[in-house]
Amino acid sequence: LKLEGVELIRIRMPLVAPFRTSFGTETTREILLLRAVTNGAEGWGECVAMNDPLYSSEYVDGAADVLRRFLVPALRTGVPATGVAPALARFKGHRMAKAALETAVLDAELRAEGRSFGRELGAVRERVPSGVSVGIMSSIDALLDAVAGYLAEGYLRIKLKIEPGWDVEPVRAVRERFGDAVLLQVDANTAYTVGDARHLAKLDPFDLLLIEQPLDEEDVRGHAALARQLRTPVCLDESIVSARAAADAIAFGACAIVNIKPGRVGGYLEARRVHDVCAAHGVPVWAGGMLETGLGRAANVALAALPGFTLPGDTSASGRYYREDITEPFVLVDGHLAVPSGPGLGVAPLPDRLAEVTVATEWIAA
Ligand SMILES: O=C(O)CCC(=O)N[C@@H](C(=O)O)c1ccccc1
Repeated sequence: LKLEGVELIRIRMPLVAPFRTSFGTETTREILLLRAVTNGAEGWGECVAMNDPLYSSEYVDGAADVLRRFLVPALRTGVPATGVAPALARFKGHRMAKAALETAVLDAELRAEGRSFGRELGAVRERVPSGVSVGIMSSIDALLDAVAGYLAEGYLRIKLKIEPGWDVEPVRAVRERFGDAVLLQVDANTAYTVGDARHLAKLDPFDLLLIEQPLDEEDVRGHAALARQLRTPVCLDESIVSARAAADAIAFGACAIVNIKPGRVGGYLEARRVHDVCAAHGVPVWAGGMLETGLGRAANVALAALPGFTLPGDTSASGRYYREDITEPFVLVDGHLAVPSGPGLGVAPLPDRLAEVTVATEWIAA
């Protein structure tokens, strides 16, 4: 396929409710979409970088700049989707920007060939169990109301954002109110230090599935030390930036479970390699989320259908974050989302809806 160019589409999507994590509160998501135009078909990619470099070093304006000046021009010669990462390797970092570009080229290729993302990645299921991520709330009562609502919607796993001062109490309250059968895990987004080990061990009696990324993303040794002091399995998110990083973290005993986010590791092809490395070591994985629209959500659901994804992921319904998605919405059915079966991502933006939320577009000729 010959890449003619990429359209950068900046959209603004208000969240149905503020989403608070240990690194900040989001009320509106500014998202960079990529529409790759090739001689065969067009393909879509969604960059998961946030507005501000708070989750990782990437941010929306930076992603747009590196795509405009370096990444899209690097594909001028025309490469297959499997050739995108090698063609971009000389540029350091910017994994989320690279992931969006590779996804758009892969989507175009698959649509032209009439093959689905799930089939390309090696999906073995037609629907995936959905968990939900619950932000830090203003009170325990507000938290319990939110969790009650999600359980009523059918979510099969609850993930609570935690931070110092909001950890043991919320977990205890959810266990007391909803019982021990609810699949429950916590996500600290790097908010603790290895000196907090004794405090975090207070979570052990609550039979959590895992504690996600308690320490700094670069503190592999600290996570290994912490894992030896906790009964709750340690799961890594921010630390796992590639298949190699996954192999190293597992070898050092820094994690027993891995959250796979394609944007964080540079794309869905690298995400499959992370899956394969974890599967080779018997390490369960689950699909993380970055508040994606239906475009990124479609790709994540396809990835979550691979055999090693044995834990419910943050693959929530569209309505968890957006009143109205830019694609046909993903809707929970018996706690599951259906894996799209159409060519490529299997979904595409609804033109009128996309126009409503678009704040800027820019054409970059390859
Ligand atoms: O369900 C989702 O899409 C979001 C899941 C979630 O909690 N994402 C968190 C995370 O740290 O994993 C996040 C939110 C916003 C920005 C970055 C990360």
